[in-house]
Amino acid sequence: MATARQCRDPSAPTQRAPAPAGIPPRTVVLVGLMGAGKSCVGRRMAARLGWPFVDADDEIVKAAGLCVADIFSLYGETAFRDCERKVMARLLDGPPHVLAAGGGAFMDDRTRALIRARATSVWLRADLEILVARTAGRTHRPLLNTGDPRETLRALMERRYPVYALADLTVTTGPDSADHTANQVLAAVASGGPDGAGPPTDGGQAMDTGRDDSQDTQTP
Ligand SMILES: Nc1ncnc2c1ncn2[C@@H]1O[C@H](COP(=O)(O)OP(=O)(O)O)[C@@H](O)[C@H]1O
Ligand SMILES: O=C(O)C1=C[C@@H](OP(=O)(O)O)[C@@H](O)[C@H](O)C1
Ligand SMILES: [Mg+2]
Repeated sequence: MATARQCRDPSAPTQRAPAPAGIPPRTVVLVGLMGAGKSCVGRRMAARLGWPFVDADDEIVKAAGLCVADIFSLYGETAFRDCERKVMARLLDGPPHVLAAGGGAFMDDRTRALIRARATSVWLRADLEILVARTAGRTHRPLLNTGDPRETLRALMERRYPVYALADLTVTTGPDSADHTANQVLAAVASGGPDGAGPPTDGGQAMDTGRDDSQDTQTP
């Protein structure tokens, strides 16, 4: 049976310091584009918290008995999103864990509503160069297997970033290590945002962005 591609970074998490105090016992869902590091960073966060780590794509693959690319090619993206929604609903019903969503999950209105109701969502934001570099040479993401991956990612950024910005928290990931990003996300979750005001209920708070947050267009 086909299995999902695992995070290929061979290095185990190196930050063994205790996780910051104040992490609420609530599932943390990482959202963001392909290559942002949701799977790798999520695994490291879970290790630090001593919580389970779940990769939604892996669960979809288990449920379907097919790899993601085969689900897309045999049944289409709509069928994949339906499966993804059901799998996310099941996972979000479970005890607190770190959950790496697939890049499109938060774009689905019903999946996004579930995430916002049952978890703390964190957008791992990355620029185009980082995303291109981290997805290059990989074939398990069907959306990047046709056309120019850079152009596909650029178009997805335009369409998706205004929606990802609805996550409770935003952490920008650059050339730093995955361990560093994991620490940043944990600190953001512990403080509830840059001012420690607790996760917002309407829109998100940016953490460590250093960039222009304004996105005024939203394409479904
Ligand atoms: N600082 C970093 N943070 C996260 N991932 C990184 C980092 N540096 C390199 N990577 C690599 O980027 C690739 C994509 O990461 P992945 O977690 O699969 O992204 P996503 O799940 O968001 O699509 C992986 O091969 C990972 O090892
Ligand atoms: O952005 C997307 O629509 C997708 C992202 C992938 O997950 P990653 O973001 O973990 O690569 C995977 O769910 C599928 O290929 C579709
Ligand atoms: Mg992933």
